[in-house]
Amino acid sequence: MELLMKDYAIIYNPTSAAGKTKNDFDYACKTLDKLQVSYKLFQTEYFQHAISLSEQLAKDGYRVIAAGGDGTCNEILNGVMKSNTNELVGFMPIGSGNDIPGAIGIIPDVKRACEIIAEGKTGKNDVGLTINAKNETRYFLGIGSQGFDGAVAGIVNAHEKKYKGTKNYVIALLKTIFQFKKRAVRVIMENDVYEGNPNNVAVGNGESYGEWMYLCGGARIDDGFFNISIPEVTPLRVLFDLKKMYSKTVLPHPKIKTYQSKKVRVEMVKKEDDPYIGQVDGEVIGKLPITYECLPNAYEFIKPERDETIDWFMLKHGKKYLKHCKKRNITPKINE
Ligand SMILES: Nc1ncnc2c1ncn2[C@@H]1O[C@H](COP(=O)(O)OP(=O)(O)OP(=O)(O)O)[C@@H](O)[C@H]1O
Repeated sequence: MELLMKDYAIIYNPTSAAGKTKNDFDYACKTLDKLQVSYKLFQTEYFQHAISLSEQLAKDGYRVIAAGGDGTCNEILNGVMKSNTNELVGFMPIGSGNDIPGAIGIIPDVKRACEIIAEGKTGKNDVGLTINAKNETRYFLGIGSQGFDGAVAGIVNAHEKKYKGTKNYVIALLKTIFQFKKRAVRVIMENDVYEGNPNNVAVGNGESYGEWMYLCGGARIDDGFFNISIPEVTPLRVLFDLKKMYSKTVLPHPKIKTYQSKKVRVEMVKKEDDPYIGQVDGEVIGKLPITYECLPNAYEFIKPERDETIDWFMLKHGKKYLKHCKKRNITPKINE
């Protein structure tokens, strides 16, 4: 049993990134071997398998590592939190979206992710808790959103057997742009109430989603609050502004309302409207109403000592981002 307590269980999703991660995963295993990390491998066999698998493995005394994309990371967070064991959780970013490892400071680099596991440093972070209309709960680390994103995620999930990876996402995005109709929603926060016809309501525990789109730029995963962004622009306009999200220069925006709150409830205003669909960390969680609660320092993760995504982001977008911050008098998020 003592040996087991020291072991990592790595749960690999072979379908992540449309099944193109085998080489990355083999490389990760070789790197972990070189670093003399003791681990056992497990593979997911069906949708959401990682939830029950990680719950059981945590109960068996393993520290659990997700090897996959954001969906796999989210499932493992949920499984381990359900286990009530407080076993450590870590992430190996080898999916099509790796914003969840990024939310706790892990850059999308397999070698570095292995080193972080070997170094074994840990730290607590805020976790978001959602409750949907059926009273089902789901934890998340990144962004929870409803409206346009939820509709895209719904089509992506429904088409998963037909199309793979980026092709599936692009088809879903185009379909949604032409089909999506804005509806009236109410967003009840601690100190504010929003009512309007936004195309999206994004509740950010982390800053980014969908492969580094910083719609909730400025959100901190250690402040006990969500940063909420509510874009009132058309879905087509979102496409034009997409580029700005990558360089964290989309906010402030005259047509994106922003707030901070520990608790958020998003509901439809008109009973006759088809409710918006919600998603967290890329996984569909059901229709509105959905409530969100930020649980401060709720879980301990295997993570680097400092947020390594900051320097990584600055290398790619630093010049543009700093210029934007200076012009708008925003304090930039940089490592000193
Ligand atoms: N063997 C399997 N067969 C089918 N689906 C699976 C299998 N294993 C895991 N899944 C599902 O795959 C989905 C996506 O996983 P993951 O996030 O790791 O991949 P991804 O391609 O990076 O996607 P994204 O980053 O967009 O969430 C999850 O909903 C998960 O439940």
